[in-house]
Amino acid sequence: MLLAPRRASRSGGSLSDSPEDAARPAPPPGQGEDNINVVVRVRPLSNKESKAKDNFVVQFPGNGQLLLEGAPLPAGSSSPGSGNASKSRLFSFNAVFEPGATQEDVLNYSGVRRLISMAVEGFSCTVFCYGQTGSGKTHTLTGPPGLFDGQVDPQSPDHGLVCRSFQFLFQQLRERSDFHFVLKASFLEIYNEKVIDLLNPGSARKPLAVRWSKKSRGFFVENLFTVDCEELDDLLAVLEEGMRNRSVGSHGMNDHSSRSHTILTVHIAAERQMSEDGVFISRQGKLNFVDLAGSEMTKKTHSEGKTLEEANNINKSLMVLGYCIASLSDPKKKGHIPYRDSKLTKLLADSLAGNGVTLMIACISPAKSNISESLNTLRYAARAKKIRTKPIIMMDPREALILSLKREVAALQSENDHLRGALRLNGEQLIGDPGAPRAIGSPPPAVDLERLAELEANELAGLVQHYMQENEALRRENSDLFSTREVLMRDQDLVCRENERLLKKLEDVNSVCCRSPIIPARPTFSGELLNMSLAGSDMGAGPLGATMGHDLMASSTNVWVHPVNGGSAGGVGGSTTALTGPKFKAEILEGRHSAKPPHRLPDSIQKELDKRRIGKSMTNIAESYRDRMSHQRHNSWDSSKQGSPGLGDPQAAAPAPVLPAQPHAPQAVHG
Ligand SMILES: Nc1ncnc2c1ncn2[C@@H]1O[C@H](COP(=O)(O)OP(=O)(O)OP(=O)(O)O)[C@@H](O)[C@H]1O
Repeated sequence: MLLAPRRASRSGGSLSDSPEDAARPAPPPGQGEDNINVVVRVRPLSNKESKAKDNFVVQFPGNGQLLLEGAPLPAGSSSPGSGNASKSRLFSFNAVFEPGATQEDVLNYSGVRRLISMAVEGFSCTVFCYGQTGSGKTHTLTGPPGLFDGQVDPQSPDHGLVCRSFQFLFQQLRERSDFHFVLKASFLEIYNEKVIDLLNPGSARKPLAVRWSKKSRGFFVENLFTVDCEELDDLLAVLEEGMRNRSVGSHGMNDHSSRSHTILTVHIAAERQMSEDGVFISRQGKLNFVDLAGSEMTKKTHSEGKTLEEANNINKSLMVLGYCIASLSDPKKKGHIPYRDSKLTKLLADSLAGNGVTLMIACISPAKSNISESLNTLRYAARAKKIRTKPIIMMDPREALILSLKREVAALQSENDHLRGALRLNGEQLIGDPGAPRAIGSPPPAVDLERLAELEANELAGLVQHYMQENEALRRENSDLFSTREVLMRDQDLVCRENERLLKKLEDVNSVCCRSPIIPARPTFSGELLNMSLAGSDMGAGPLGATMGHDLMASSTNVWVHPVNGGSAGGVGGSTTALTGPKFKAEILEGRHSAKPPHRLPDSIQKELDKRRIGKSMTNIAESYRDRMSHQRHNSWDSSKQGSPGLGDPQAAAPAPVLPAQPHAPQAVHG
């Protein structure tokens, strides 16, 4: 049975475990630290190694582990007489790529896709390949030798991580249509400690200066050529041009050996309008691809002359890089990091320990003949894995503030939602929706006090905030109610004054009646009777009226007769027409009624009548007046109500409802 070759094993590190994970969102800026991610790629045995029947000394236990068999022990650690002491060494990384891994596997499982996503978000991201000469660094990053000679096929399966990353980058940019992106690219090499612009080398290959920027607090290459890249082809053209111009040489271990370190940088400026009022947010992401020249054992490479000089410079700068990595990875060594000792470390400083996100791809040969170099590379890689960086998004401080405030608002909103959900018990809403306008008169939101103890501190804080908001709303309601009450009190005052005026008038009329010798005492009715008798003719016309009239007159307690002049109603059982009609008037004039002695009611009834006369008539007059005022006020509040009864309207004289005890709804007040 044929088993599919295992090509990559991954640990549960911070790198992606699947292509989908690679595109997961970047962490928020300024939050937490990130270790340098380290993966190892083991190339196949070269033709030369196979011919020499070199042993394959690497094993792949899986889960991101790599076992180096027969690794030599450090000098002095072997016991005397034990010969060439060696032991197997186990290393653990974020991912390990076996010789069968394809270029696409490296893109999918190294975590580079996540890095690209983060660069789009505004982070400074770096991928660098490290390893001895001939271990496959250039192959991993750009592809095999000769790929960029002549016509380049972008779809070639030989393309390395850079070309594939460019394609993935444009895929990401297309998906982020909410941003406007501007891409620029530069490509440089550090050859013999000189920085050369690979896009604009010139015939003299004049070196460029590396300077410190106070603004960005980092090193930069002065006058480095940057190319605007609107399309994928533009980026590929940059890659091709740089690859053609880089320094390549030949030595005993690699016919196409890179004689310099190269750094290809894609600057990703993203701009987005955050709100209608023209607030723009821009971010400056960066993606660096660093192909380090390989460390060389000059004895093995047989370097001499120019190649030897190159090898010395390469080894020297790699040694400084090694010191920096060792210092950064050791938490006890918090002192000086020798970045300034080489151009390479100056330009990689930010990627190694600054605010960037870094992926190191350590490349090794599986051959026993290279075991010492492989061990060195793996030790370097293991050390680098301990380095922690603090990734932050590069943006204008004001823009960063706006963004962080917006994030805060979004977080508070989601916290509010969560809180509302948490306070729902058995489907019953315990607190009101703070966003919804509170109806006046609705009961205050109830909170289960027992559940308060179970709430988290942030939930409690949210609850307090909620009640502060509600307090504010209640205060507003309160002030509305107070102003409504003031209006009502003013109205009541007016009504009372009018009442007093009318009562005084009534008393005046009464006293005139009492004094007049020619006007007989006019019976005064209670308010109820007065109203009924005013409508008496109508009531009497119908069966109901007749009945009521009869009943009323049958009850003499409803009639007050002036005690001085006496009543001429004809006693109990007299008709209403006899009391109020023209016939009654004529009888008076004729002296028939006045001649009769006044009918005296029993004292108790008389007292009751007196009370009712004073109390009831006053109340009814006041009420009917209040009613009119109420109509007037109502009309002035709600002018939209057409046809409401005015003062001249017959209905206005009908018994009016007492002024409402409840305050008027504020809508009417504000309306
Ligand atoms: N994974 C691989 N699969 C197939 N061939 C590989 C692989 N890795 C490297 N090679 C081949 O091995 C040779 C040396 O690789 P490469 O030039 O990439 O090494 P290098 O580490 O960049 O060396 P140097 O430091 O000298 O530049 C090349 O011919 C390359 O195609």
